[in-house]
Amino acid sequence: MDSLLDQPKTPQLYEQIARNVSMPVSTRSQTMNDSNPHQSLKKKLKPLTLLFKQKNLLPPKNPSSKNRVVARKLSLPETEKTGNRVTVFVRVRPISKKEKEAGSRCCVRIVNPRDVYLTEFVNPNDYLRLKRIRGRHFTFDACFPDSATQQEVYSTSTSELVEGVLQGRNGTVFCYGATGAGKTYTMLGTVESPGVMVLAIKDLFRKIKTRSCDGNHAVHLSYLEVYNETVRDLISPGRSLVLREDKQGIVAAGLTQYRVYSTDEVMTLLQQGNHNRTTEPTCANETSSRSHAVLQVVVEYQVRDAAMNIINSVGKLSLVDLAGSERALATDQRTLRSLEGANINRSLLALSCCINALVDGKKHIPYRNSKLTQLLKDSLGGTCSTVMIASISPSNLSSGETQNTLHWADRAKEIRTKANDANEDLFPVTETGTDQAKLVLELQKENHEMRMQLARQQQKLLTLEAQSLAAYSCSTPPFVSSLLSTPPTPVQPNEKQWTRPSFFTAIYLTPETKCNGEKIGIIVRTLNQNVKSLESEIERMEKDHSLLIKQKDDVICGLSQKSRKTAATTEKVVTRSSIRTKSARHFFQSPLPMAMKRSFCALGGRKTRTHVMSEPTAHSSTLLQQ
Ligand SMILES: Nc1ncnc2c1ncn2[C@@H]1O[C@H](COP(=O)(O)OP(=O)(O)OP(=O)(O)O)[C@@H](O)[C@H]1O
Repeated sequence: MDSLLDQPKTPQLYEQIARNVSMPVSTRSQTMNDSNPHQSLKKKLKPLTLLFKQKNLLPPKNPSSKNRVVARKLSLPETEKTGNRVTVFVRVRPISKKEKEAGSRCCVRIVNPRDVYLTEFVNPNDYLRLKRIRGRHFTFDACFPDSATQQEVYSTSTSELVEGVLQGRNGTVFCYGATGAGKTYTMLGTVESPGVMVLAIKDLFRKIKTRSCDGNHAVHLSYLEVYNETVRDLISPGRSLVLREDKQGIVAAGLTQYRVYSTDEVMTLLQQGNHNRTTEPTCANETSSRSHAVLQVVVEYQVRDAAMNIINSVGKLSLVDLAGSERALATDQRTLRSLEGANINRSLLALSCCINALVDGKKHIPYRNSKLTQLLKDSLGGTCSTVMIASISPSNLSSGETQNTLHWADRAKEIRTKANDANEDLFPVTETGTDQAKLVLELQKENHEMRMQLARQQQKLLTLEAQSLAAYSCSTPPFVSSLLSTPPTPVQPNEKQWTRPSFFTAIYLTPETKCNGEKIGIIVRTLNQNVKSLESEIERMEKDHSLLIKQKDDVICGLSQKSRKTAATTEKVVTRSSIRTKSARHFFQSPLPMAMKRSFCALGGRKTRTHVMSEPTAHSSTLLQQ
């Protein structure tokens, strides 16, 4: 073997060494039966260890970093990164004082950042198998030794998920393991070394703060527990809650959602919730969690894309601290604890059934078998990125539970959730505050132009009135005659012609119409009426204008409150065309004379009013024929 190692390293050589070492290739457990298992195993592992050393995969052997695997970002293959496989991590807790006192030995060995070996020591009284040792090897996305810090665990397992939540995706972290294996320590931690829940929320708020410069975000939090198959609100405890399924997935009806603004606020609520959580001392754990706890954080925020559309994105992070699977003997028998234990085991069994069904690709997944699986439905089979942290004890006294945990963790690795696309709603609102300000300015300008136009028309009317008075005393003046006798521009059939009508084309006179003072007086009166109507219309438009300014203020206010509904309503309300159409419709439906409406069209000159222009000028003709 040594000679093999002296040779230059080629892929063939690696293969040969691997064959010699008989390293299990599958992650399934491998039993090694050997007459002298320790020696044999050592001998087989020696060349591999040397190779690891050469490739810098093993940590340096110094006392401070003994048995320590540096938690680092996993360099998973690209396909694994992009896929939605449930990522599984294993964490070994330090051996406890109680276990040491009971003379337990360490049966878990983490040889590299991804592989864990479980040694099953044979009972010294089992003479038949005394010389046999059983070893099992599992590969996970990362394995954390007892020396791994909370921060290392968080950044390797969960930080990426938090990033996804901020991009509008759903993410779940759940911790699985036997009672006393370190689940609550990993998820919640202590005041001195906070766990994944606390670190995730801190990270979430830190990231939101740097990204959401205009405060367009909302964070809601809820915290519930499943105890003896009943769901309870941990922050506002009361009656048990009913699980319902709606479009957003499984929701606990009546669960309080708290809007939180800072990490401190979250910490207070978490503490309050943990205070209400059911924990009892058992033989296995002094502070054993007797319930499954689910902390859910919903992050909603609005951002603008390149086209200035509002994107409303909602991400949900679920952090689950499961109650520990346990043997009745490990806790207490025939007490309330054993009833709790039975329920815990029942829900964990339901969880393992779901995992099995998902891995086997079955059509029916029995989520409804327990409240826990109902709650985890989205995380296991929905659109969610899911992380499982399996907590294990290093003690050989718990090797059965450890093996069980590793087995289920290994199974969970094969679960694939659905594509976890961002939950985004797009609001194509192009009018920002500045856009609306521009619109107001534009309308003001238009208003001013219309006023000027009106003044000019009034001036013309005055001139006309003066001329009509003059005409009353003498015969038809050539100027008025020529003006009044101008026929309308003939429009060919099928010819779509849009001519901007002048104010006077609304009342035109045929050459046959005899111009006399009386008729001109009628025309002048009609025109005066028209001017009055126009003035009142302009007044109304001014009111519209001030209403628009008010609405603009409302919109800006609404946007700052980030209400989706307000934004949508605002969009409708402030859309320029709707206001114009509304005011135009109102105007054209009013009982004003048609001539006046035509005059108004002449001022506005909008194509939307073409149909009015094409109507016969019956009213004015009748007037003139009188
Ligand atoms: N990584 C660790 N480092 C130091 N102490 C740990 C670690 N993991 C667990 N412990 C300690 O082990 C004990 C049991 O841990 P914990 O309560 O988290 O177990 P658990 O799996 O949540 O148990 P249960 O399911 O009964 O609630 C605690 O005293 C805890 O402080």
